[in-house]
Amino acid sequence: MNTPASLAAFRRVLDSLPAPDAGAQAAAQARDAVLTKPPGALGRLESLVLWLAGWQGRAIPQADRVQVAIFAGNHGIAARGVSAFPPEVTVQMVANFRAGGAAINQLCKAFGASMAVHELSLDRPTADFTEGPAMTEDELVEALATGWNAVDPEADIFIAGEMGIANTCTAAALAAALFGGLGWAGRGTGVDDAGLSRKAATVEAGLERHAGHLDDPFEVLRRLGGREVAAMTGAYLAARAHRVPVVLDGFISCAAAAVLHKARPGALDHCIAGHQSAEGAHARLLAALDKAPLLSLGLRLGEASGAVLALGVIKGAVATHSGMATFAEAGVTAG
Ligand SMILES: Cc1cc2ncn([C@H]3O[C@H](COP(=O)(O)O)[C@@H](O)[C@H]3O)c2cc1C
Ligand SMILES: O=C(O)c1cccnc1
Repeated sequence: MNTPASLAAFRRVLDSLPAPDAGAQAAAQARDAVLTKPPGALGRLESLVLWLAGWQGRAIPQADRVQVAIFAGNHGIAARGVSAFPPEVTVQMVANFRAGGAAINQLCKAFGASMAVHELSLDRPTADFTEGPAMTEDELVEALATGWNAVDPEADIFIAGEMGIANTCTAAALAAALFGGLGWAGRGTGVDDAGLSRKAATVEAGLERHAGHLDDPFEVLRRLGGREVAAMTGAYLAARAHRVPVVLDGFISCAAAAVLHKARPGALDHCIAGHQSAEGAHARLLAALDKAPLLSLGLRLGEASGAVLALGVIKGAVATHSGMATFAEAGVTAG
């Protein structure tokens, strides 16, 4: 499918989302039933295999070609003191990703994933959303398209990560606008109590500033989001269009995905939650998306780190399903 060229075209993708391949899923289930183990003994690994089989359209799914795309963007609200780190860290970390020195470089190496970095106009932060919309419609479409184009339709699994100082505040504003309620702001990189109050006040001010314009999820993304966040939204939509299964990462990744969930229930059926991060409201956001995390390791990093760690579990699921003998092959008496 060609890259959607307008916001209307991105919206139209949601009108014809592909479903998983029921035949492949049934074949995977039939194989699982005759493998040398008590039925259900591999627990959640078994449903992981069925999920992968359906989206990949393979009775025996694979987890060899795993694609990690890291999106980086800067945020106008960073000037409001909502992060423990200054905004120049975003571009510095992009250099670190390219030099191979970040946590995510080591995790991609350890779990055999490819990794690419996409920086989105780092010298041009979004507008401060307490003063006006974070992005114009053109800027939003450009960011969505960057994410869309980053996805390899042939990948076995796609994972998006992000780098953008202040983006836990952006994600909190998105979650608050999409799901309502208070308390979405958390400590991010480790802000103190005063910083946390500034974050909560920034989210409140954003909601107030854009009140009356927050019914449409893509408009929420334009007004309160960020370029790297919108790129993740675009990437998750492209993955669905190409039927590539996705592992979600932390709070920011889930906020980006939530835009699609609100725009079209079921739009995230191709996604699983890699982990629950230590960001205070991530558990609540996962519950709103009806996703159960695979891991909960107290991570508060982003960069796709939790999703890539979850690959260990997913690769285990694929290895058992593809490699185990059946009762007949092994001469083991079935129950
Ligand atoms: C050195 C460094 C590396 C990072 N890698 C990811 N993040 C994470 O922290 C940021 C979000 O937290 P906040 O909203 O508090 O700024 C994002 O860039 C996220 O990817 C990092 C943050 C820092 C400082
Ligand atoms: O949940 C996350 O992904 C997260 C939490 C804190 C800082 N950066 C990312």
